[in-house]
Amino acid sequence: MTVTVRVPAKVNVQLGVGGLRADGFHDLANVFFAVALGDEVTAEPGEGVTLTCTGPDAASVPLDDSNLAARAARLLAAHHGVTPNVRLHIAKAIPVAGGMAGGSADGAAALVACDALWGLDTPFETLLELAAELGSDVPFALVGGVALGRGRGEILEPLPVAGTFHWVFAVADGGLSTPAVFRECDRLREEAGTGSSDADVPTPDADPALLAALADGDPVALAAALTNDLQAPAISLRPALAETLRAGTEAGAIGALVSGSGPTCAFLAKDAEAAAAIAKSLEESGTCRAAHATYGPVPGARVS
Ligand SMILES: C[C@@](CO)(OP(=O)(O)O)[C@H](O)COP(=O)(O)OP(=O)(O)OC[C@H]1O[C@@H](n2ccc(N)nc2=O)[C@H](O)[C@@H]1O
Ligand SMILES: Nc1ncnc2c1ncn2[C@@H]1O[C@H](COP(=O)(O)OP(=O)(O)O)[C@@H](O)[C@H]1O
Repeated sequence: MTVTVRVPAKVNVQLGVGGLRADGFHDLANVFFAVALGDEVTAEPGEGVTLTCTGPDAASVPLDDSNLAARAARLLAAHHGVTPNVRLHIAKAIPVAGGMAGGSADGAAALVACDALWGLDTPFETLLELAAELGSDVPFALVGGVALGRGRGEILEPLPVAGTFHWVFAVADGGLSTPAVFRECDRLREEAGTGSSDADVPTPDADPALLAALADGDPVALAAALTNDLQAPAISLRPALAETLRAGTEAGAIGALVSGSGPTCAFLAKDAEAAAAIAKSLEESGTCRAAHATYGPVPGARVS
């Protein structure tokens, strides 16, 4: 028996970052948006947990127990008191360390795949709790669509959305570390004199104009409302990202922002044809390693 699960990458159409909490996390107003660019995780009977990975970035994916797919398999087995026996394979299309939650996606996919392979029938609410133990972005990869993440991003509220939006993702050479980008955000706030703790920074909230744009299926209004508090820190660590953003805008994107903690840049296009043209221009611009046209929203991790 082989179980195959498809799982989406995400872009954060709003990423409001609050102050640094005592536990080392930041409270967020994190509007996640799932896109069709995604990974496929297969699970087959095996002995212990083994893992293989293919795809353009496969060489930078850890294949040991630190891989989120392997951690997910062990966590699910431990929750049910069963022995984790599974051969996992990741067909990886999501850029690694790119701010598109690829590792989180594989963790969510492995939860769903192992649950089916082992016939556990775990309630969705329990899968969400296990996902939150694995990482702040993992619950959203189960839910998909568009959702507001509060707390560290794990407390999810699905949001109404109409129609399909067309995106282009420009993949950079090399990744950025998520904790390093959050630290740079704190450092820039200290430098600006505003303070960086949760006593100094107001708790962020979702922007009503952004929520209306999503509900109306209006790409021009969504483009105008895109914001990411981690964009300035990501550019501070990787100044070349400003060139990539400019190249996409010059190629006709109606909106541009860094995806999550970066360094992938996300561009909103008015339609599928414009997205294909923007991807081609970005590849020719020499400001990124590759550019992919895609669309969303799409569902979360599902057996295919
Ligand atoms: C920034 C975001 C936006 O969706 O995504 P990426 O850009 O990484 O894809 C997420 O908040 C990333 O979530 P995820 O990658 O799951 O992070 P976790 O494993 O939970 O945490 C890794 C580290 O990031 C920092 N962190 C993460 C989440 C959060 N709300 N506040 C934080 O300060 C902490 O330093 C934490 O130790
Ligand atoms: N299945 C996985 N795929 C990719 N990276 C993984 C995976 N499991 C663990 N990692 C580790 O997580 C780090 C962050 O990767 P990723 O989730 O792709 O990026 P981001 O947090 O920027 O969205 C990687 O550098 C890698 O060391």
